[in-house]
Amino acid sequence: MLSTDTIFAPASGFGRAAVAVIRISGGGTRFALETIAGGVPEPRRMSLRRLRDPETGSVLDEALVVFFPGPGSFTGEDGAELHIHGGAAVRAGVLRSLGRMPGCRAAEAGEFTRRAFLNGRMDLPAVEGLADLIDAQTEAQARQALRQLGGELGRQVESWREDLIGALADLEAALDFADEGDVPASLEARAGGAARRLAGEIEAVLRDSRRGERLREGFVVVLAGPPNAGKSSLLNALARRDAAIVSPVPGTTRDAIEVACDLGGLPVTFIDTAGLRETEDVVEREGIVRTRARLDQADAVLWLDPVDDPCPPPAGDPRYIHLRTKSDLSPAAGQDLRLSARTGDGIPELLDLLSRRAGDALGTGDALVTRERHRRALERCAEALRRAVDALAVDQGELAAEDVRLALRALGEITGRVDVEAVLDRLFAAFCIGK
Ligand SMILES: Nc1nc2c(ncn2[C@@H]2O[C@H](COP(=O)(O)OP(=O)(O)OP(=O)(O)O)[C@@H](O)[C@H]2O)c(=O)[nH]1
Ligand SMILES: [K+]
Ligand SMILES: [Mg+2]
Repeated sequence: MLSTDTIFAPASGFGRAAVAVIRISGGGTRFALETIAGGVPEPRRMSLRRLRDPETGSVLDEALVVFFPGPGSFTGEDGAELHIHGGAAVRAGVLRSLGRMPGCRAAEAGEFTRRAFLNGRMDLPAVEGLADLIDAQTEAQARQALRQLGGELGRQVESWREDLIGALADLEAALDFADEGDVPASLEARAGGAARRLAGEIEAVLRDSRRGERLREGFVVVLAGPPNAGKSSLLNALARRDAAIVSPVPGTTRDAIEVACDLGGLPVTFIDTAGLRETEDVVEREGIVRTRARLDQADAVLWLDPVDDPCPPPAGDPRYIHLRTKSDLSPAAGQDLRLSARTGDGIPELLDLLSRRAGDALGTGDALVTRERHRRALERCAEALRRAVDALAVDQGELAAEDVRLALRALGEITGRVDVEAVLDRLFAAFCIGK
């Protein structure tokens, strides 16, 4: 399963840059350094080296070279980084020279991290945390990813696993000594107590309103209302650029237009939509169908209607926030939230309100469960533990032991101890090359 090739890849993205980092990992790392950099530098220290094309001997670059001996390296194998000049020609020359070495090839997406996992350097939640960290667009997302990369979920799951292994040992001992009076009863009672306590702890963790998953996905705010309410104007004011066409013609917006923002460290996506009205225009009608689809996915809906032309929102949906637009047209202050895209009046208050709503929904990066995968496994674990408790209540020790085994298996899936091939392929395919 673990390829023995030595792999290399640019780790610093593509395009013109001052410095590019090329990463190498595998048993041939020392040979590669001897061949291209004239020797293996002192471990974990940057050394200035002249890189040469091994075939022609011509100088490729002056580079900073670092050698990371295994097994204490990121991948667990010997590895190296070449910090070269970031021009396309230099990079291509170094990559070409590495590619010509025997047993050396370009890495696949996520292959360095995959090796780290397979060599036991990271558990699966840490790998997922690393993927999330690379994708993180806001501070709270990065904080959550770092906690997971640091092993928060992995440690919790391991501690539950240890407790469960103890409970399983108790149950098995009780079955072995079934005819020795009080001993089995007290062992079963101890196992049952542990199963009940763990089920309770896991259920408490699951009662988090999916904050961790939602922080990864972002908070979705849909701008909706009648035509010409000023939805696109507000979107542009929030985005601070001309993201959507504004015009006095009702029915201007047809496609939903998305703008991703960072609201106080939280990822918020604003979606401008086609104004809602009865219309014979087929294109506008399709736009309205799309508006309705977006409304279904929204975490919050800004329902906009102008101060001088009211059109109230549908009642009874807590996601809706009613905003009166074009407040510059009529000075009378009512009870509604008012704003003007033209003067900026009311927009700071709106952003405050949305920050609070997003913060309540997404948390600030403190959730333990960050993926549906974790949630399903924990649900299965808690269900199996509840069944085990019920089985013990009617003296079915064998059944209880089987359910505890299932619960253990569910926990093992989270950390990557069991059944992970399918997860790995999906996860690493989403990584970038060089990670
Ligand atoms: N006075 C004033 N006019 C505004 C304000 N916001 C928008 N308008 C005007 O209202 C008209 C419609 O604005 P849009 O932003 O296109 O409205 P919309 O809701 O996106 O319209 P549709 O996409 O057609 O549904 C334009 O002429 C804007 O200049 C505002 O705050 N004050
Ligand atoms: K319009
Ligand atoms: Mg519009």
